[in-house]
Amino acid sequence: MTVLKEKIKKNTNSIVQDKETKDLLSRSLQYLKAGYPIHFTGPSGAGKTSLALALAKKRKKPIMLIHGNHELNNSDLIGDFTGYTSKKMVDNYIRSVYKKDESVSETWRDGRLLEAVKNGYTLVYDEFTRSQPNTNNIFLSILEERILPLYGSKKTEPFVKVHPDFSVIFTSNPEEYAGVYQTQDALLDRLITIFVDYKDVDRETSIVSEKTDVTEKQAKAITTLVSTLRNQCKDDSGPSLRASLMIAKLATEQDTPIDGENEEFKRLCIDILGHQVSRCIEDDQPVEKAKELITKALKSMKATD
Ligand SMILES: Nc1ncnc2c1ncn2[C@@H]1O[C@H](COP(=O)(O)OP(=O)(O)OP(=O)(O)O)[C@@H](O)[C@H]1O
Repeated sequence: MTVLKEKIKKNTNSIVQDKETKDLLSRSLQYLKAGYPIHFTGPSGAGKTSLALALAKKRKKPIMLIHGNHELNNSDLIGDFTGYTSKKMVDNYIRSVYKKDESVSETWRDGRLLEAVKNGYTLVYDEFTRSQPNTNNIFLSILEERILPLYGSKKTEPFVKVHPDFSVIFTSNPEEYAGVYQTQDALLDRLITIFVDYKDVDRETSIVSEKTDVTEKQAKAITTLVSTLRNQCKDDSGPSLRASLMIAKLATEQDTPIDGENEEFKRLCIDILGHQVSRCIEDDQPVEKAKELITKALKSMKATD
């Protein structure tokens, strides 16, 4: 007899709002409404960007998303001259009169921050500490004086006033992460910083079962495996919920049984978790040690169906 398993495609973009997430979102919304910018900080994969976007959505205003990076500069934020437009008019209506009128002007394109500030959007500035601190200085005037200085724009007005509906949600990884700059105290002082940590196994289980096609029991087996390995890491750089989602998604797509004894499943877990675990443990042979730890954790995993 053939058993057909119907796979229901879940909405992988939606955020699962358990009680803690709902509470955090409603508190943060209150702070934003009172005019204070929110800053979610925490380890990679803890759910900061998802939270920031869910919070921005609650404000029911257009959302502008900027990703921090070390090359981001004032031209990207405020705007830039993109070239020239020229206009030429030749008037030869009366044959004996030849009139030529020519003008050349620079073309200005508003940057993303200027657009958001002018129109009262909700700005989500993801991983803002990956931009150089002097690039982020512009936020000091926005948050304190409620103006955006128009450096380099050649406009008559030296600044634009911040629209009353404009608000910002920042996200960042802690300072010990690679590629992250230290934030100036003056900026941090103006933000409400909330630490977003990894969720416990039960919360991660409900997200994995909600977002992928695995059963709740299978989701629990996967998140327990991942959090067991994460707990053996010396810092926050261990595998996150992202790894659990990857394992769940790939195992269902490839029809691999979620079973610690199954060779295919073992291979999948080692591929997904091996590198991250090897980076977060202290050992002379981290790659081999990581495989050993994953195999051991898989052995204690219960078979699921
Ligand atoms: N509450 C949630 N509901 C649904 N999915 C979630 C939730 N929290 C996190 N996720 C999922 O977990 C993964 C990691 O989340 P996210 O990208 O928000 O983390 P992050 O903390 O911003 O990570 P990074 O610091 O690496 O950017 C994503 O696939 C996201 O969809």
